[in-house]
Amino acid sequence: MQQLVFATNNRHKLDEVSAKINGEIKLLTLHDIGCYDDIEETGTTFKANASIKSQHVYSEYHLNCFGDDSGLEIDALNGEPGVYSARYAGTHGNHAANIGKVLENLQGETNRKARFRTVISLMWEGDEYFFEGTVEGTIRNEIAGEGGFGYDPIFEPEGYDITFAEMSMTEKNAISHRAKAMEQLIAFLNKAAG
Ligand SMILES: O=c1nc[nH]c2c1ncn2[C@H]1C[C@H](O)[C@@H](COP(=O)(O)OP(=O)(O)OP(=O)(O)O)O1
Ligand SMILES: [Mg+2]
Repeated sequence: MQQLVFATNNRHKLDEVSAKINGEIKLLTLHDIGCYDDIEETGTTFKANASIKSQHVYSEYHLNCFGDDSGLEIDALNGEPGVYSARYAGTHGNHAANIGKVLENLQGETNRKARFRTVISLMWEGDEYFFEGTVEGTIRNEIAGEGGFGYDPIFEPEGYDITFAEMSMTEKNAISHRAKAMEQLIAFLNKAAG
C-alpha cells in the first residue's frame, strides 16, 4: 500500500483527510515519523505555505508527503483573513478570538460573501504537484454548531441553511474546499499507481 505523510499539526484536518482517503493509502502523521518541528509559514500565499510544509518533510525525511494550507477569504474584507486565518486575532489557533474579529469587522456589512480555500502541495517521487479546492458561502452574524473547527461555526456553504459546524463530518467532507482538493490528490495517486 502507498504511504504518505500528511504534514499537519491540525488534528481536525487529519480526521477529515483520513475519512476522505478511507484506507486507500496509509497515512502517516508528523508524529509517526518523529517530526516535532515548528514549520514556520512564512509565505504570503496558500500555495507557498503548502509548499513549505511538504518541502520541509521531504527535505528532512525523503518521504512522499503533502501539506495543506487553507483559510477563509471574505469579500467585504478584501480577502481577509486569507493566509493569516489561523492567526487573524494574534495568537495562532485561537479560533474564538479569530471568529470574534471577523464578526466585529463585518458588523453592519451586508455583503457576507466568502469562501474557504485549500491548496495542497504533494511531494511525490521527488516532484511537486498542487491541488486546490474552494467552497463558496456566506458569513453568519452569529456562531452556530459544535462540529468542525476554526471558522466552521460562522460559515454557511452555498445551497445550505446550516453552518459547517452544524454538519456531520461526512456532510462537510462531501462539499468542502479540503475535500475537493483531496479528491484530486486521490485521483492523481490512483493514476500514478496505475
Ligand atoms: O475547514 C475549515 N473549517 C474552518 N476553518 C478552517 C478550515 N480550513 C482552514 N480553516 C481556517 C482555520 C485554520 O486555523 C486556518 C488554517 O491555517 P493552516 O495554517 O492551513 O492550518 P493549521 O495551522 O491549523 O494547521 P497546519 O498548518 O499544521 O496544517 O484556516
Ligand atoms: Mg498552520
